[in-house]
Amino acid sequence: MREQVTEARRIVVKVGSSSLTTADGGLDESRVDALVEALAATPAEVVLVSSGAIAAGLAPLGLPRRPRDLATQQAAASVGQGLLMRAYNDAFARHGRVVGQVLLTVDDVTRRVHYRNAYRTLRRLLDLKAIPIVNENDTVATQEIRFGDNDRLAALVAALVHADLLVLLSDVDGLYTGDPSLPTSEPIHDVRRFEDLEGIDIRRPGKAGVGTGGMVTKVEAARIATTSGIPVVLSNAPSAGAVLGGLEVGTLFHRQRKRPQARLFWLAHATSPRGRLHLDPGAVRAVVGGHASLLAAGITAVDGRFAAGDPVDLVDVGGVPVARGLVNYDAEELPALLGRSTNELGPGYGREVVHRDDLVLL
Ligand SMILES: Nc1ncnc2c1ncn2[C@@H]1O[C@H](COP(=O)(O)OP(=O)(O)O)[C@@H](O)[C@H]1O
Ligand SMILES: N[C@@H](CCC(=O)OP(=O)(O)O)C(=O)O
Repeated sequence: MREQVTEARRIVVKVGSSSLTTADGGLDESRVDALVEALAATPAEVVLVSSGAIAAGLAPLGLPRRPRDLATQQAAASVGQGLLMRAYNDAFARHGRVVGQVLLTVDDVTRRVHYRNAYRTLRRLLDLKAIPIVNENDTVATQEIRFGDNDRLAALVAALVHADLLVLLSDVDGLYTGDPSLPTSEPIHDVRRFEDLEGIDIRRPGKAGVGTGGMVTKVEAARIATTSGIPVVLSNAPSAGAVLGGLEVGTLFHRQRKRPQARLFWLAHATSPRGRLHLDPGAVRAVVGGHASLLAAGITAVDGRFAAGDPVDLVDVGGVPVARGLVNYDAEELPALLGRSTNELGPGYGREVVHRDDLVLL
């Protein structure tokens, strides 16, 4: 059993186009149903990042294969995204679950102001027990500002929502030492250090499939997530139930020790705080000495007007800033929570006020 999986409370699952569509370009509803069954069975909160809009739009538009030009890809995505959501909506409804569509651009997960909006919507959907279904906003993205692949988008979404695990589901049952169709290629069960992958062939497949990034973007996504402290499992879509059940299938990328320094540097130096949280001495010790997340129980007062995702200063009893962090609540929400333990607060308020990964000591 993998404790990285069985102990995860929030999981981002990314599924590729090739796992959802038929070879001739159409949505394969039986594969959607099988995936949804596995996702609905997990007790963790799930954010689904789903590709497949372009692929699902091909058959209805009479397009024989994935178009090369951006405008036709966008037209296909526009048709396919609705079909994809309909399929997910119907499949999750059979398990009594509600879904919400979240279309993101690169800016939404990298720029501060947008990042905050995306975070807030995703968080609220999860609080309301809905399943957010994320895709790139293909119809408005231009070549320059496009991710083009959902693997890295999924890794950034995992960091955005502080997921405990990222699961990448593809048409291959894990990472191999080379092209998986060659008999000489061997499966890799664990990746502890990315340096160990130096001799591995992760080039894009030559076949004209519906997927985009191949293994290159998956390994890159695994690097982004694991260096943000989030372990990653890569496996094939039919194994989703086994992966989420904690079975040792596919490839596990272990979390890396390195901290996301660039982001914290930005937080400490390039932001101005929108408010102040006054900490009691115990909370100062926990945050500064113990590198713990800040909980509502340790806050005595709040100043300023800020929204969830904004930078705030954490100050000690003398009003001296000891740390800066990104707050998880709006200013108006906090007064009712102060000094109360996580257990008392009940569902929807179990989150840290500032997560340890979003804190930098001053
Ligand atoms: N070293 C490797 N290990 C595993 N798969 C690889 C490797 N190198 C290339 N691939 C290819 O990457 C493909 C998955 O990428 P892609 O088609 O983009 O999937 P998806 O649509 O799920 O995002 C696999 O089908 C496999 O052929
Ligand atoms: N946003 C595109 C997906 C692009 C993409 O990353 O595809 P894939 O390599 O199959 O995960 C779509 O929905 O078609």
